[in-house]
Amino acid sequence: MDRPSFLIHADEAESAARRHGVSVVNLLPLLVNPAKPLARPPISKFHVAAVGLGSSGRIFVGVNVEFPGLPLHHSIHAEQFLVTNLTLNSERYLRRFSVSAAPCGHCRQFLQEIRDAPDIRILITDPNAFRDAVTDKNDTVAEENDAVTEKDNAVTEKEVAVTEKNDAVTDRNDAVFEKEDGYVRLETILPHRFGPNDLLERDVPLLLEPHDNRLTLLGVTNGHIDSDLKLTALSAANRSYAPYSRCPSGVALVDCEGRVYRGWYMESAAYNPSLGPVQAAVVDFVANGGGGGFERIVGAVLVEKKDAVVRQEETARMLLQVIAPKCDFEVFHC
Ligand SMILES: O=c1ccn([C@H]2C[C@H](O)[C@@H](CO)O2)c(=O)[nH]1
Ligand SMILES: [Zn+2]
Repeated sequence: MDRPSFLIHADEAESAARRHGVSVVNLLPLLVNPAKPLARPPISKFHVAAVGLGSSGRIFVGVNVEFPGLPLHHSIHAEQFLVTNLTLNSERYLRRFSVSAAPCGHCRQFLQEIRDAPDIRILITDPNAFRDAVTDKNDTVAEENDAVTEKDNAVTEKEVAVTEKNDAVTDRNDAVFEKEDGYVRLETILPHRFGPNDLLERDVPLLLEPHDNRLTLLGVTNGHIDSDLKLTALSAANRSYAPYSRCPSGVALVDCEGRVYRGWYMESAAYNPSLGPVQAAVVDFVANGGGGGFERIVGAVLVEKKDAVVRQEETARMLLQVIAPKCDFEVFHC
């Protein structure tokens, strides 16, 4: 299988699936390993790829990105990259995805911002992902077996009972993981969720739903024409998902060839898994740039609210200073 690009259109997805004699749903896990080299993990050397199917039939790829010189919590997880890739392409819903390693707690939490998150189907291609859970259960069964054997080896009726119990446990394993084409529901791997419903009214648009924050730049009413970068950052801020702090923000980047990238801040109900606007713009750079390192980023604009209670300016400046030391950074308020 060729290395996939970060976005596969619906008709291409259909024809690739046909070529491989599988459905599009079963194509996703086949794309995971070929996508892993797209990851940028210079610290861990651990490549993660997530390949998701949106409601439009398009396939999206996400990979992990690490930043040497910065604390680890600035890293972008493959699942967050995937969701960011969906938002950049105005995809309305993530139906399912296949991922190389078990999604961490942060990612399971971040995914809660998508409407009907418990129904998102996930397939983990790592063959060891469910080993612990199944091994634990098998151990319990083995212990039960031993106990029965010790008690009464001769009583056939009890052996039959144990066999029945084993069957019951096997059924229970399948039920617990609700396996369907190898996919499990997100709810299965994150029960008792904390999410948007705990903090927001039900009618608030969630992460993949359209947003217009109706922000305008302050102090630019004198008719002078704004730079493209500033306007790109403003329109990014207008798509930002910040229902918890109400402090949306957006970033635009430009590389040494004049290509422009954008990304916007996305919040999590649990706060910490939120993804900053520079990270989101870096996703655009990795997914849609011409390749090459972050030092190719030569200009950046952040747009955020003046006197916002959650401000990105200092973190964005610090991040850019480390990953792209030659980058000019400007902040505009709205
Ligand atoms: O859910 C997860 C867990 C880890 N990683 C990445 C983060 C880091 O780059 C590397 C090691 O944790 O794997 C992901 O992308 N997704
Ligand atoms: Zn994660």
